[in-house]
Amino acid sequence: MPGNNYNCNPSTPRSRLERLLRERELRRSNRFLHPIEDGNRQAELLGNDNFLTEGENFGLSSEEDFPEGVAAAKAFADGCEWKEGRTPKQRLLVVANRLPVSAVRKGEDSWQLEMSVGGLVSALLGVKEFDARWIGWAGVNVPDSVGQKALTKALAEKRCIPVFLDEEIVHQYYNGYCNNILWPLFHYLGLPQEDRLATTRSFQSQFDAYKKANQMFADVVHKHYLDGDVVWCHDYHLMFLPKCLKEHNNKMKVGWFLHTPFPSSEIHRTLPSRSELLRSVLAADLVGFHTYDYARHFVSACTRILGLEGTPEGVEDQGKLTRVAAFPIGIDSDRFIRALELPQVQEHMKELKERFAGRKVMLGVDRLDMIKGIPQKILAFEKFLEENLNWRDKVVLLQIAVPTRTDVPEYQKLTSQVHEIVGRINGRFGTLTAVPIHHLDRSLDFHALCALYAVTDVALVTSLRDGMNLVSYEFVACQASKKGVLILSEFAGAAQSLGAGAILVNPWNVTEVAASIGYALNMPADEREKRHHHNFMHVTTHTSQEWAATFVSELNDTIVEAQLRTRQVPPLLPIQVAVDRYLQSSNRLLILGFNATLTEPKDTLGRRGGQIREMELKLHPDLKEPLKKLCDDSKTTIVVLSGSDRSVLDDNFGDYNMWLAAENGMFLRLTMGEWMTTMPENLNMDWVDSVKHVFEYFTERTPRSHFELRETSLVWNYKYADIEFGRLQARDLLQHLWTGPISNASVDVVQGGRSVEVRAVGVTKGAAIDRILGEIVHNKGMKAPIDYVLCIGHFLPKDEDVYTFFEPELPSEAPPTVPRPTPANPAMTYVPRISTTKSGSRAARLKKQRSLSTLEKRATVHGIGNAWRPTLMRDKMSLHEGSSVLDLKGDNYFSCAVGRKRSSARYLLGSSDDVVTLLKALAEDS
Ligand SMILES: O=P(O)(O)OC[C@H]1O[C@H](O[C@H]2O[C@H](CO)[C@@H](O)[C@H](O)[C@H]2O)[C@H](O)[C@@H](O)[C@@H]1O
Ligand SMILES: O=c1ccn([C@@H]2O[C@H](COP(=O)(O)OP(=O)(O)O)[C@@H](O)[C@H]2O)c(=O)[nH]1
Repeated sequence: MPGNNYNCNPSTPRSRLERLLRERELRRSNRFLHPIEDGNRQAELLGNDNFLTEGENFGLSSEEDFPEGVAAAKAFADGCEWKEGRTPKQRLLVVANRLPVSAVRKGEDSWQLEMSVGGLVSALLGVKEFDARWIGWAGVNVPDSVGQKALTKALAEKRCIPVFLDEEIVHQYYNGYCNNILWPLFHYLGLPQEDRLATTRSFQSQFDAYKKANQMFADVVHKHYLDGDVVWCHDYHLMFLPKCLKEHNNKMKVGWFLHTPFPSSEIHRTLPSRSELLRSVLAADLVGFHTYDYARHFVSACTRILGLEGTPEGVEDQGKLTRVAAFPIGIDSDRFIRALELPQVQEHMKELKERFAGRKVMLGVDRLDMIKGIPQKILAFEKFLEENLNWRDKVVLLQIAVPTRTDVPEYQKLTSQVHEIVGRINGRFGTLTAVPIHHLDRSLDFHALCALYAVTDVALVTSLRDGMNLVSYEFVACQASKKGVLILSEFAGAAQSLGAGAILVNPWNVTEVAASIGYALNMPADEREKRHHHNFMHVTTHTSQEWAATFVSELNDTIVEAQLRTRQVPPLLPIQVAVDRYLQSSNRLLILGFNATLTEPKDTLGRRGGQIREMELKLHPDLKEPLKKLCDDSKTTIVVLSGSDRSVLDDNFGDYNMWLAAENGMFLRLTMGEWMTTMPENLNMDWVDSVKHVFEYFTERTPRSHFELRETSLVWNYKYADIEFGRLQARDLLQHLWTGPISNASVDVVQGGRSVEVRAVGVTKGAAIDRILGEIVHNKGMKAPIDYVLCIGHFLPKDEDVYTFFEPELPSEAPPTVPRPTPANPAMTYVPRISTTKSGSRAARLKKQRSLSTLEKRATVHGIGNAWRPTLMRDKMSLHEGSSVLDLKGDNYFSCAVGRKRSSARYLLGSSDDVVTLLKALAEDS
């Protein structure tokens, strides 16, 4: 793939892990050989930002230059930016709601840029290994084109590209859907409830604005995207973006990372647009979260709400895998450690030490957000002062509360609430000269913040929920000499990485937090050192650079992996070729599965169809006519081969002139005749009763599961049960079976996606087809060999032997030439999957061996009850002895798996709707 840094090296190691390890080694040695020059740092924006350094290779110094930059990059053709003596830099488009700078208008065409505050910005500023551009909103409404042009130019110098959102969109999308709906919900604060009706009414318009805004971000990405770029979408503001991007260009490498928690699926399922959002995110190639818990919740939501398959690697939908993993963010720790040496920071520290001499300093740094638990923190501090008189004039709490999302009413309320509490406590415990709480309603610059972190004795992070919380990391990075204590909420993502060194607290438990404050202030030096050391090691090794590099590297690898998987996937059935060959043949055999092949797709039934309608298998209404026509064609023989029992097939197909093969082919009847059995005579079914008891036991204990008792098998199905519980129960059930009822029985256990089936050994569709074929040939008194076979089904892997049954009839020549696939006609894909060289000719020899006499010897077909009749096939055959029953001319065999991605069939079809298209075409053209 052009422009893929990862693919620039032709020798791709075999396994995913090997590839990722090699990538990691390369990154490390590269960093060792080419550390970021100090010179670069001089050019940092606002004194601390390398990410925003002016573009080196593309001369990105103004908006006008940008198109030429794009052209120059295109000339590289592969999208990798090379620097002499260095490995190529991956081009990266970072797309986040907020740009790292916010714009303030100073005149008609002049702008001032200020650093944005927030963890996302802080972390991404530390990312230096990429040739990156940042696409986002500058936090300001710019209605006029003069202003837009000037701002675009100013931002281009910082490698930023603006998305212009008007006031109404910002109101509905940012203040409304993002910060009033998704933000509280993802932090377990629920959906807004104050005015339920108003909320419900405005919900739809806010969601529409959300989608519209995401599309606007996508449009800007499309404008600046070059082949091979990695597009990295960030956060809950842009959950719709992966879908918009992929719909425009399916080849785009798209990653999505969530900076907030992803809540339990039980919380997510309350969101009216829950499914749409999940599906949009799943369009990405890689989805990342801060912690394994958030990733697990996301996968759970996809399985429980969307009914998709969750695997250890991610979420699978029709064979398409979206990789899901945890990538805990970090900070640029060096930047903080180095800053402490700067004279201005030293100066700040000196001032602070003097100002608070004789008192221990406690620190809180948060955006003024309800998730940060600021009122709870202050109340805990009050309790501590209440209970510890001796500390009252010896400790001070400095609380930096950065105003945020000030247009959202909830945030306005919080501001007054915090002011009220702080005022009350200072009134209660303050003196004429000192107050216990210093509360600041504004942000600090980087140097002031570093100084504050360095002089602090105890940092207090009491988030009620927090994606990660970088303040805790920054505090640790600045504590090399003081070795202060971190009190950290167990509900912050950071608790999973800094939990060993911090004092973990439940922020809702004011008593516990107050006690922890006492413990921290009195902690002996050696314990403080040990705790600090642990956290310092973590913070300095798990940096934001490492975080971004790992994510991008995994994203690149996900693409490689997807390409490898695609190669193993059979091509789509070339319908026209299958129809043409059908028309050219004179003795055709059509073997059709029933469930999910000839039934209506589940989606069509919709939610209202429900379990009851789905469980009752019904022939797809659109198939009735074509099927009738095909059955009445004397050159065509149709067999419906199903796992269902006889009554189900009787009900659905009794009126057609065809063969019915029930219970995986163990029972057979021509619709004009009676049921007979093809079961091997010595089939042992003694195990049935004991297995039945186990199945009954688990059915009773697994709501919405059911089991079917057939004559040759038992199936326990948990398709409609809670998927995770169903899986656990299935594991338990299997254990019971293996150690008990079937430990010595000759049975096969067949595990489906959401079912467990126990069958007598040898019961498979492939084993049955041999006997069925014998009976058909005999019954029809066939004179000419079968010269066309179409075998279609949504079969379990165990039953896929029916596809391979016909495979000895391999083509001895090259497969037919079929038009190459085009975007307009992807269904015309034809990839020869069968070798036509040596094995082909061997197969051709084998073909001779599948003669009638072989079939006759195998076939033992007997009727049921009174109709039992042993058949001596040899006597009844009308074909010449030894001549072949099958003469598929190499290419007249079409095996096709429906609704599966991996199969031993030659081809695939998406769903039973495609089967309708195919059978209609066969019926109409014949
Ligand atoms: O852009 P704003 O609406 O002003 O909000 C600022 C940011 O807040 C959130 O930050 C999160 O990201 C941090 C880094 O991953 C993480 O440590 C923290 O726990 C999160 O709350 C938000 O997710 C960002 O999008 C905002 O930019
Ligand atoms: O006055 C301030 C207060 C905070 N921050 C930064 O804001 C970020 C807050 O990130 P965190 O992950 O803790 O929470 P978020 O605000 O993203 O939810 C940190 O990098 C702080 O350094 C800042 O630059 N100036």
